[in-house]
Amino acid sequence: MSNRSHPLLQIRSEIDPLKTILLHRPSRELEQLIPKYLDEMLFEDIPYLEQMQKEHDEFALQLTSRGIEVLYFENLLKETLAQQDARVQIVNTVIDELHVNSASLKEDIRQLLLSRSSGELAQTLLAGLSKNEVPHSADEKRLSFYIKEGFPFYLDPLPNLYFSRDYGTVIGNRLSVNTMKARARKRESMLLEQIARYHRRFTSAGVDLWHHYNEKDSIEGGDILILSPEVIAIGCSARTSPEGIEELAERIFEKDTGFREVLVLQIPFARAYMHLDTVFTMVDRDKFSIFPGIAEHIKVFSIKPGSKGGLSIIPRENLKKTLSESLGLRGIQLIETGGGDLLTAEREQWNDGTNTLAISPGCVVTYRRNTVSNDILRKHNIEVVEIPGSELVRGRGGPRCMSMPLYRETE
Ligand SMILES: NC(=O)NCCC[C@H](N)C(=O)O
Repeated sequence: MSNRSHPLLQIRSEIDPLKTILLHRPSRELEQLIPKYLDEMLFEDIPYLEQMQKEHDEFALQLTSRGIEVLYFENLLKETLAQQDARVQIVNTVIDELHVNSASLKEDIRQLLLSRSSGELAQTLLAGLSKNEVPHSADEKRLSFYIKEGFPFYLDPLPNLYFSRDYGTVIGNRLSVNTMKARARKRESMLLEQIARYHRRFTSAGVDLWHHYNEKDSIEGGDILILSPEVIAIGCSARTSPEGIEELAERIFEKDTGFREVLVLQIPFARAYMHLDTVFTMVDRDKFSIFPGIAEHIKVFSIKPGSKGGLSIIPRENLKKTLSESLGLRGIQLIETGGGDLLTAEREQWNDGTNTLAISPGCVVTYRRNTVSNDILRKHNIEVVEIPGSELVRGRGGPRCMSMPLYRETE
């Protein structure tokens, strides 16, 4: 346990000094990727795990060496599973949500999971359970013993778990456990919700939730940017639905949290820009990095509390002007990644050149490989902390995607 003297959760901006962050160090779940199922698993390629872990450790080191406390998802899960009530609840939920009908098979899997130690069970819940691992009795073999051609897992692996940005978002002092769009990522938020419900670090801080993992309309954290203590931007994207945004906005406005406006930035629904933070991130009080190929395609809407208790939604014309007005700034700078050359910009955007993680105003973490975009940021007086990303990038996410800030200091 740390000597924290502040509450566990507090995020009122994208850029305030970062104090505590949740990461997941890529692990065995990446070794369950096979070419046939890459699309379903939301990957284009299979990373080299050992190298990926080195890169991730470098990322974590850049944070810890600046005094930022790093919590690891797998440790929190393991500690949660050490509590008997949590363990039974988590295994029951996993079994209820299995894509398996047979009651006897479900029971076999339940018993197998419950027989594992907390550490092994945590690994299984992340790396998945392959059909080969479920024992067959000598005289009653299942068909999966003979037929190996189909999907190899009863419990899918979670190779996207290292993108901790997406399954949870701290807004003010509460946590939104996000409803993921794709089946491949749904268990990520279920597990986060169980950690928030049972882990002493969360229970002792009395953490409340804005949103639960299994709601109807999808919303993912890569689309949520807390621009200021009053304004939140939410991307409407291939992953985040208009209904999910409205629902969250209503809940936020209902509480007296200081947030008074949600700016909706609708981006084209495409793989290369699956979330708003793949094309637009905040790097300083009045500066944003943006992928130039997208600026003219973004549609902007302002949502405020309506006079009769609902929402007032107003289409806005111009991103830059809307941002300055909403943030109460004279002007803002949109820094185009790729340095004005669209080919470079597209290549670097694909490698997450626009996906910056701010650790304090004007200081961001980025991948070293995006040399042109990093230089442009520096030319705009942004301090750039570079990390390697040859393997990490293969899951299509950068430093912001790989991190869930839990606490930022406010001035
Ligand atoms: N915020 C982000 O853009 N996260 C990256 C998520 C990448 C992951 N392979 C996915 O498709 O969900």
